[in-house]
Amino acid sequence: MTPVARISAAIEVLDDIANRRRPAADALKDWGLAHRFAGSKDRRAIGDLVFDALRHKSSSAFAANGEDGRAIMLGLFHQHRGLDIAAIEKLFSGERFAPLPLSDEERAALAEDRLAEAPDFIRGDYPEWIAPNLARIFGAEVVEELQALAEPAPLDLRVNTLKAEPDHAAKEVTAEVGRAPERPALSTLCLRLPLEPERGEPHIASTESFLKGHVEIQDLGSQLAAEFAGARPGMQVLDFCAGGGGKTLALAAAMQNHGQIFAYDSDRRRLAPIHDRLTRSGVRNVQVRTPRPNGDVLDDLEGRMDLVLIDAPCTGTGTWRRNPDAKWRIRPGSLAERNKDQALVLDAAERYVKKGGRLVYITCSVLEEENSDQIAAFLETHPSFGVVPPAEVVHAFENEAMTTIGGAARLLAHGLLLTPRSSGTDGFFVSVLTRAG
Ligand SMILES: C[S@@+](CC[C@H](N)C(=O)[O-])C[C@H]1O[C@@H](n2cnc3c(N)ncnc32)[C@H](O)[C@@H]1O
Repeated sequence: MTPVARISAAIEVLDDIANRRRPAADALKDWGLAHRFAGSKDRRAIGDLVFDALRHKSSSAFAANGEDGRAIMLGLFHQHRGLDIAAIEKLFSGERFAPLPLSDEERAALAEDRLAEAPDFIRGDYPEWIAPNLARIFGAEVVEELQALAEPAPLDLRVNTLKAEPDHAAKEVTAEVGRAPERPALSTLCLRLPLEPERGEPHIASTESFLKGHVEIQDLGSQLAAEFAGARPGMQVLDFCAGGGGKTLALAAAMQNHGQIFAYDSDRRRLAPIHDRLTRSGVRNVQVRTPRPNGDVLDDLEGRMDLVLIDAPCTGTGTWRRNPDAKWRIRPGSLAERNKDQALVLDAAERYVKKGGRLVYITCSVLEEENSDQIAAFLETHPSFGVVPPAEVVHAFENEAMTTIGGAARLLAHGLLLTPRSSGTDGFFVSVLTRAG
């Protein structure tokens, strides 16, 4: 397919997503099935255009003074890819498979720089209904924060210290993917591969370093959240929302395989991948507790845990960089649902914390309703728990890379918040509580 034919296809897919209110991945898949002549490179290029358009959907549409896929694509090229009108006219020529030429109105809208006057939710590319929630946490910086959350994310790897040493893993990855990973200042364990759109994402999952368990794919924010939990060798730890085990693996590495982790999730299907991941990573101190219809599989752990980690179900607003479709699909109802889940999970997990033990609550959301509000409500009904001040959580790490995070995170009353703009990570909230001894 020619580049202009790919643009026409992306417009078609964007209209399908809007008209049928369907996930981008489904619309792209159907487009591929209906256009079997398109090769894998074409499909990837069309997917990149569609996801880029979704990142910047409202600002692009506003810039072109329209709402449909065509307007979004015009605005995207002009506002976010720096093409002037003459360059856009070459792409939108109306010739074979190219989108139709620009109308006078479209040309005038693009020339006008309408965005300067646009409301925050347009300039920051987020749904209007969620604006009050985002303004609550970010205040006057909401547009900058959300613009950072609209940029593509790098691919982060965590060096698995059970099997590899960071410098060695970095060399191995360099040889395998043909470029040297960056080493973000906030962690000695993170290897970062910035996005190179022309080359596409490297297939880490098929490299030797991944298959041998030397590295795991995990956003730096998620790595740091697990580190802030403060798991140490010899501890008894319950990972209460273990899912596929991303945090479990990081906890096991921090514990150097000493002590015991119990990995639980109320959804047994979500736990399924954990077994292979534990084996690949050389983790030997995890017992997976799969839920059973009759009987509580965690009964014996009550009041015994040094650390209970709650990686809570949430709206995932902090991961909008990786999943721009999600920001347009989130509804007020889903926030309310997740809030209920979060209160429930906190309530169900606290009984396993021993006296003097830690309860660590994590979300990959930036919304106060899912973060500080949940902790404040929990503390009201659970007076034996208290918040460890976030500055103290950060300074508990003697490692210099970790202490600098104090300047790269928002230290709130009930926890700390990482964001793409402040720390170069996905958005994560971490609250550390202790139970009185
Ligand atoms: C953010 S995900 C966990 C991701 C995982 N910890 C990781 O790092 O890969 C949240 C998990 O909470 C689980 N969950 C939801 N409600 C729960 C409950 N009441 N008890 C235990 N787990 C629950 C979900 O099934 C989901 O797997």
